[in-house]
Amino acid sequence: MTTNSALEYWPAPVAHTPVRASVHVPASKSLTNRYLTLATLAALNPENTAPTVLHNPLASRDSDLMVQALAAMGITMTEAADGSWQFNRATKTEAAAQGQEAAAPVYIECGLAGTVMRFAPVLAALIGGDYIFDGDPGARVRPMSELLSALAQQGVELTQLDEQHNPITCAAGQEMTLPFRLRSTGSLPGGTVTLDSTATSQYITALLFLGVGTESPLTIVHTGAKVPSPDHIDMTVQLLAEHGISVAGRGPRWTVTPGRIAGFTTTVEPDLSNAGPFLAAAVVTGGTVSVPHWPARTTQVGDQWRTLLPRFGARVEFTPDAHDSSVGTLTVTGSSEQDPDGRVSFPGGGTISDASELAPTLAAIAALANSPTTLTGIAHLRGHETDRLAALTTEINALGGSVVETADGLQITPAPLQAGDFGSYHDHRMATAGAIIGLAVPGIRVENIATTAKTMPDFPQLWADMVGETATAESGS
Ligand SMILES: O=C(O)C1=C[C@@H](OP(=O)(O)O)[C@@H](O)[C@H](O)C1
Ligand SMILES: C=C(OP(=O)(O)O)C(=O)O
Repeated sequence: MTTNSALEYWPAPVAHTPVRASVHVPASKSLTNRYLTLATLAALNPENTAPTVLHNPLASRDSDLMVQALAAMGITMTEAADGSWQFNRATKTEAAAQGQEAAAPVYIECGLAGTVMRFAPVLAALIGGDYIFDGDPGARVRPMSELLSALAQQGVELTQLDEQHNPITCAAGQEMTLPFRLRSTGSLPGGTVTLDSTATSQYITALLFLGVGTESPLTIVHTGAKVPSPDHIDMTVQLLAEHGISVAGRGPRWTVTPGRIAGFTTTVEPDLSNAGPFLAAAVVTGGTVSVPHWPARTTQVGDQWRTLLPRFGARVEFTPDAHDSSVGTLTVTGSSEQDPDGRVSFPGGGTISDASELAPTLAAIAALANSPTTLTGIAHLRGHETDRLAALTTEINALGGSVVETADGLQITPAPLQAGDFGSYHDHRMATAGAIIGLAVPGIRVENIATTAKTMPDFPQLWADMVGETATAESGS
C-alpha cells in the first residue's frame, strides 16, 4: 500500500537467524524538547546568571525544529565540540524585541512535531510579540484548538490563517489549528483556564509550562473524559519540581505556582520509546538485544517495555552498571519456542491499556504473535502524526493480517503475513513498525524510511547494524 508514490521504498532487512546485538539508542525526544523549554524559561529569568548545558541532546527533526523556534524567539543555542548544547541568558525584552519590533510576524515552523506545535506557542505567549505558526500538511489537521482557547482565556490574540497565511474566520463548529497568528503582550494574568484535553496530553504539559511565567498561579481545569498519555504529564510535573516549580493536583485540575528557573546542566536519557523497535527485534526473532545506559529510574513511558515484553513471552533483565548506579543495561531475550514450520512462536499480549506512543511497536509485535492482543485507551492516536489506528489496520491487513479498529484501539489476531509494501504516512513509528514486521516476513518494503528522522535520523543504519551484527556473530561462531 502506498501513501505517496513519489517516495522511495526501503527493503526491510530480514533476520535469517535470531538477532543478537547491543544498540546505543539516541536521546529522548520528549525529554530534549522539555529541557529546551526549561532552558528558555531559565534564559528569560532576570535573576539567572548560569547557562544551561544539555549533554547528549537529541539531534533530530523534532528537536531541530524546537531549537529553530527558540532561535526565532531570540533564544539562541551554541553547540560545543562534544555535541552538548548551551543556552545563555537572554532578557525577556531582548527576546521579545524579535517578535514585537519586527516589521513582519516572526515565523515558527512546527514540522509535524506535536511538542513544537504545543510548547512553542506557550513560550511565544510568555515572551510576547507577533508570530505565525505553521507546519507540514499533516500538522494542519492535528488538534490545537483547546490549547489555543486556553491561551485566549489568558488574553493572547489568536487568528486562524489560510494556507497562504491570510487571516480567515473559522466556520461555525470548525476548530482552530495550524496555521495561526499569535499576538501577545507577554504579560499573562494566571487564574483559571478551562479546556478539554482528551485529544492530547501535550495541551496540559504546555499549560504547565505556561504557569511558570504567569503573573499569578495558574489553575488548569480539564473538563473532558480521561486525559491520554498520563506518563507524559507526570514527566512534565516531575521536571518542573526538579527545577523548583511546584504543581499542586494530579488532574483533572492542576495549579502551578509561578517561579524562576535557574540555568542547569543535565544529560538527556536515551529514548526508551525508540528503544522499543530494537527490543521488539529480540521478541520477534527469538534473539537477544541489549540497550546500555538504560536509566534505573525514569519518567519515560518506554520504561514499560520491562513489563510489556514479558507478556509476549520475552525475558527482560536489568543489569545495573558497575560504576554508575543511575543506569544499567536492559536485555531482552525472545521466546525460544518454534511453530511446526520452524518460525519463532510467542504469545500475544492479551489486553494492553493506554500504551500511547508505544502502540505502533506493540501492534507490529502482536501481528507476529501466536495469540491475540487488544490495545485499548488509544483513541487519541487518530490525531498523531497520522491516524495511527487506521494506518496500522490498513497496512497490517494489506499483508494478510487481521486487525480490527475499535472505538478506542485495535484488536490484533495473528494471521500469516506475506511480502508487500508498508505505507509509513510520514509517521516515524509506522516506519519502524514496518521494519519490525520485515525482520520476520521476507519481502517487506517500507515507504519513506527517512521519515524516522523525526526522532531518530540514524534509524536505517542502527537497524542495519543490528541485523549485521547478528550475521557477523553467526558467521564468526
Ligand atoms: O509530551 C510529549 O512529549 C508526548 C506526549 C504524548 O502525546 P499524546 O498525549 O498526544 O499521546 C506522546 O504520544 C508524544 O509522542 C510525546
Ligand atoms: C505522537 C508522537 O509525536 P508528537 O510529539 O509529534 O506528538 C510520537 O512520537 O509518537
